[in-house]
Amino acid sequence: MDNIQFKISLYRHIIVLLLCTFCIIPSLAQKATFSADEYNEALQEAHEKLLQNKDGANADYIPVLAEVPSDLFGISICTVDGEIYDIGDSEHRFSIQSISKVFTLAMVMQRLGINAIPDTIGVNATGRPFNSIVAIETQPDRPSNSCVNAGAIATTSLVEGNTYDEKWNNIISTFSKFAGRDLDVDQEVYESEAATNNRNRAIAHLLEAYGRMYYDPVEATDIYTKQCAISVNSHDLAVMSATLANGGVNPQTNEKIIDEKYLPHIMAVMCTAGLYDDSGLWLYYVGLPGKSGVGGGVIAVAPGRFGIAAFSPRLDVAGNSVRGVRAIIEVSRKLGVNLFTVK
Ligand SMILES: NC(=O)CC[C@H](N)C(=O)O
Repeated sequence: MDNIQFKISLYRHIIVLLLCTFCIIPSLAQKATFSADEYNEALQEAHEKLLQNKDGANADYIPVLAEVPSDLFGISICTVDGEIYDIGDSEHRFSIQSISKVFTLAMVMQRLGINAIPDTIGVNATGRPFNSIVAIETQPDRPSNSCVNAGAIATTSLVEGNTYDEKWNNIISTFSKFAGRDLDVDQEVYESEAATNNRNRAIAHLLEAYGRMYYDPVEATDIYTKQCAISVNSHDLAVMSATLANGGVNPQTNEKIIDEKYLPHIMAVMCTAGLYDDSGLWLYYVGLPGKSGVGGGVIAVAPGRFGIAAFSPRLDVAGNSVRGVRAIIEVSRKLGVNLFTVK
């Protein structure tokens, strides 16, 4: 091969390599990032499509939740680069409720390690409503999963701290780091639930009887109730879930809150019971780890891409926000971020 031929062949190889790197291989894989227009369009379409949806009803077993205006509807996305996209009532504050369960799980996993969670709480799906007592009676690991009440109260009982105040201060300060601002409690929601939470107290006592409660059951239930009453908006929740999507580093403050190695395990627990007895249905349509709360919030994590949160108070029979779930289905479909997509 003379010098000219060698050079031509070399250039050909370089061109093929460049095409593969920048055109062919990326087009085969899912897109890692989206433009501002793509995010805004996905949010607008979902919001518009669901605005007229009036299905479901506010939670009323916590009396003040029944009084939240049912028509509120907001959606927010926070990318792993810290960009925020909001639509609708994204500034309206509501109680975090069960979405808090993900973040206390993160705290306890950080404290005790990956293997302690199956041993002390459990990671299996319950296939039962979030406040099921039958699940405790029938499942060998009792609390079963941090995403349902029994597992969540057990998880809160394992938060670092020797006293009520130490545990609570740890929770509120870590949640604030996840959100990137100082969060506080909606006192009215807390008092309303604390006055009516006999069922959760019963769950905590039952777990104690099975040796699966790791702190005083009455105090653990009260701390759990307070953590559920932390006041957030969809914007905050998008940042909190983006922190999970970003490997434990808040993409707005750049603060590292949890080690990256724990994220796959937290997300696995979210997949198994994040939407309670409808977790299978959720995963079937969304293909992302998610978590809902009876305050009307829902989050989903698109690992390495973004966190999304939707809020609307009307719930379906499983206790999941009707518009919130559907909005996330729409956005995740439009952007094509289902984790089970082959290419
Ligand atoms: N699913 C939920 O959001 C339930 C949380 C609520 N605080 C309860 O324990 O009943």
